[in-house]
Amino acid sequence: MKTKSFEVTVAEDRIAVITMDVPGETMNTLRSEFGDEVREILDYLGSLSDLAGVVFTSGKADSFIAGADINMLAACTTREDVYRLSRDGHKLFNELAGLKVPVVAAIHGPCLGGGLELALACDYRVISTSPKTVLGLPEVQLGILPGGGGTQRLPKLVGIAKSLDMMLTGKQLRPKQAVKLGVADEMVPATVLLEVAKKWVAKGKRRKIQPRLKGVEKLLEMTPVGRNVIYDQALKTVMKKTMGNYPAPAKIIDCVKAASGELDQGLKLEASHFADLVMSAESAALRSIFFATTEMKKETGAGDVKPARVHKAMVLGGGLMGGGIANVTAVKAKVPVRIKDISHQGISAALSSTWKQLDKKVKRRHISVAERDRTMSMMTGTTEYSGVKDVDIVVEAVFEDLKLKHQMVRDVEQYCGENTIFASNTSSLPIGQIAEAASRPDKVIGLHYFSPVEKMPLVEVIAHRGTSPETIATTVAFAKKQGKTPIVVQDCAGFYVNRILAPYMNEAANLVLEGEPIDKLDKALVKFGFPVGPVTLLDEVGIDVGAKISPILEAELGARFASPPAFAKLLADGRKGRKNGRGFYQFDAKKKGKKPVDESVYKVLGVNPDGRLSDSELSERCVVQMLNEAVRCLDEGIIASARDGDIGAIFGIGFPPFLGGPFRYIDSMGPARLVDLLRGYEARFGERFAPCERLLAMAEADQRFYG
Ligand SMILES: C[C@H](O)CC(=O)SCCNC(=O)CCNC(=O)[C@H](O)C(C)(C)COP(=O)(O)OP(=O)(O)OC[C@H]1O[C@@H](n2cnc3c(N)ncnc32)[C@H](O)[C@@H]1OP(=O)(O)O
Repeated sequence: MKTKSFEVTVAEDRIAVITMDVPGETMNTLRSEFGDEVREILDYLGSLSDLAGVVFTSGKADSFIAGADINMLAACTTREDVYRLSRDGHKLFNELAGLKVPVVAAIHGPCLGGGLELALACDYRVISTSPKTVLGLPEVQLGILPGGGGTQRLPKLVGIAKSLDMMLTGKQLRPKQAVKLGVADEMVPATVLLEVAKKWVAKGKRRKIQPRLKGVEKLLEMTPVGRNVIYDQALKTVMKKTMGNYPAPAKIIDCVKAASGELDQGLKLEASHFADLVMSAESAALRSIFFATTEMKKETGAGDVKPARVHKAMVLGGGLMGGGIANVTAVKAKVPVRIKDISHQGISAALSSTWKQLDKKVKRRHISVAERDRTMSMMTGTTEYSGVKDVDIVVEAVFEDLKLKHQMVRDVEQYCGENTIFASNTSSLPIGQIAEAASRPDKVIGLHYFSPVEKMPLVEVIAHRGTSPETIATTVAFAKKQGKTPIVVQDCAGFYVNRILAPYMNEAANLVLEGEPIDKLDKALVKFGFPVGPVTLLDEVGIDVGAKISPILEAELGARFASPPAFAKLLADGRKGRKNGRGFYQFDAKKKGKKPVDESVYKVLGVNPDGRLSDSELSERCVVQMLNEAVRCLDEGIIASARDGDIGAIFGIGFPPFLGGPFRYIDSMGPARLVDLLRGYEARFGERFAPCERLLAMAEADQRFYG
């Protein structure tokens, strides 16, 4: 039989194979409208008296089911709608689980969220060994919880601790991990997946579901006291991590607690918490990030222009940034990369950092020795421009020195091909100025990475006036292959991310100079939702780096970027931050845990830390500066859209994701409220808080950035 999205075939072995293939969609997702179709299928299966078993699989080439349709969840307008949706899903999955014959899920490709919950309702799960196959419950990343029975069925299958780990992190398991954890029963090559799944039917209905627990885990999970220890610890950890800004983790723990009781009671609780979370502002913000990044995956950065393929790349400079860029080029993009540095030491440092990273993966059995060696063979070094005639893109990551960059532009034009792109990783020099040395300025572009390159998801792609659309499209595509989310920004001092960061950091410095304790200030911003506080960030980035960028921004953008007179004093005292072990905090490698503030810094700055401001006042003063500057960037066309501005701030700075980015945050508070706050501070502290024109106009017209 066949419905719109499913086909059921029953061969001689009397095993019904249900194939899901939602027409017109790249990936299968679960929608409420399939309820009738599944009902029809279940009735049909019930009518087959000699049925031996059921295998559930996907008709898509490389994916199983990517979860419930997130658009469908976003379209729900009432809590009751969401609750009903979840309960309808429970009913269907219960019926699947309750079939008298064995039901096996045959999984190849992503099996996430509701997709895994469906698979958990089956008796067995057979998965393909393909690297495309991943299993997980990523709902927490959308600010929700598994609402299709996952919070109840997973703990029964693999135990409490492992379930909490999966659901609280949203991590995706590779095939080996899934089998090891007991989420899947067997992994086999995709070519024999169906055949092996049918063999599992012969094992008969699964009688007893019991997690494979060992040692301490077993001791803890088998008693109510032990279980409470796990729940308390999990709650403590998530509260510390989320600062209470995300409601989903605590509700996940609550549901898992209920999993040791009667199934339907637990499912009802799950549906209730699921409904609350889907309707929450935090989830709406996190869903917007999913929609934005999905949209951005398809964009070229230059309209219909097709990117050229990058077969080989070169990185100039084997330092921390250059080494990181070479790493993601070989490891993620799988593009051969030549590292050019003035010294052999620079090259070997870059190579050995990737070697260490890959070797760790080998030891953890995440990759094979052959894979490590294959990747390493893609990275080569040189101190001369040798073997670079055929590179398609060069990324320079050398000192912020215009003369040096000009020399490199000329060298690349001399030694590389006619079409080689010159991408600069500068964070402060205008790309237009770098391009002045080029005879082919259309091939010059900015490609600004964030440190550490291997981890930070954002890159800014900066086109100067003469950059060609082909260069933009090729650079954007290259960055995506490196696993990055690129935003295309205009050529202006600080581009977007550093430009909105600077006034925020300056305000933090002002607060310290007013006598606010450094650790209190940092904690206030972490409580607000940033991953680290501004002073810690400055220690990490380097006080010397801040001191170098600051005057450039002030010269280009005006007096509001003037940094407080602290940098000179700090540098004169030999404080550069982590890089030389002297900054605002103590960097004693022997000390574990939290770094204490280096109290002597207050004396250097000439302040007495006796601050009286509340946490919310501290965070507000810094954040409103960032919001105001972000609006200016949109107004000046530095970013193309509020969406790019939100993604740039979240992925580049760690702006709190649950607020959806600066623009969504302004929308939620209303531009008029932000104007009031800025006006209040302007009256007390002067011009630097003056709200920008666009904000004033929006407040006047009561407009929002998003419809
Ligand atoms: C009741 C349940 O507990 C609740 C849930 O299940 S909530 C959903 C949980 N699932 C998720 O969060 C997974 C979300 N999806 C992803 O992470 C990624 O899409 C993926 C890892 C599956 C694949 O990534 P990738 O190969 O880069 O493909 P990607 O471009 O993202 O997606 C392909 C298409 O599938 C769509 N898609 C993927 N998952 C989707 C979902 N859960 N809902 C709606 N659309 C989805 C994308 O929008 C995109 O559509 P398009 O082709 O029209 O643009």
